[in-house]
Amino acid sequence: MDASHVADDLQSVILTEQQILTRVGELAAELHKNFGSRTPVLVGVLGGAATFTVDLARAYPGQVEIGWMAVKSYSTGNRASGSVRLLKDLDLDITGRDVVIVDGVIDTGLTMSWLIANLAQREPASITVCALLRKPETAHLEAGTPTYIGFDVGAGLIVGYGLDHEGHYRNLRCAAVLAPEVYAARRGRRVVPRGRT
Ligand SMILES: O=P(O)(O)OC[C@H]1O[C@H](OP(=O)(O)OP(=O)(O)O)[C@H](O)[C@@H]1O
Ligand SMILES: Nc1nc2[nH]cnc2c(=O)[nH]1
Repeated sequence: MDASHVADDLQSVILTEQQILTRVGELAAELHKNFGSRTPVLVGVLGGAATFTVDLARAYPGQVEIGWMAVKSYSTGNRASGSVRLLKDLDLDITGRDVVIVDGVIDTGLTMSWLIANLAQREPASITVCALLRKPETAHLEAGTPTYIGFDVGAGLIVGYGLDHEGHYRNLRCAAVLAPEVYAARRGRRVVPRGRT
């Protein structure tokens, strides 16, 4: 879906579909260069990484397996004080496998840190992180884990290409910063985004 019918809800489009797909192709090639003939397991984090995971797998110039996890994070703005709950576990055995955790965005890093720790307990051969977007606060958070990042972005709430605001905008092909007045509705009042009835 293009963004024209929700244009009033968006402050700015930061990445076009073409920019995203070009970068996804580069990430797939970089990962393949790293894994060579081995077959990694892409673990997509639902629901924000659904689009990214599928596109990454389709761009990957070799064999991959795909699994899914869903988690709910309760972040209080920093990694130390939040918590994460598992909503849906992987249905693949990753013992001895090369695992790539694929997420749409790393913000506080709470979700990714929890996923790394959780999956490490299952004794994979390796864990790699691949996120399409990384927010400014988290530039240092994945130390020790090989990390592939699509784009470093600003602090605004980003929607589109799988990322949502209260369930909306996931099907936008671009990535955009949500307008502040729509974003403000996240805290407190339940407000229907403009242009929606
Ligand atoms: O680095 P963090 O601060 O932990 O935030 C990152 C998480 O936030 C988003 O998911 P969200 O909680 O919005 O749920 P969703 O996947 O259902 O969109 C995103 O897909 C990450 O999983
Ligand atoms: N949709 C969305 N979810 C997030 N979770 C943490 N940061 C973001 C963001 O920018 N957009």
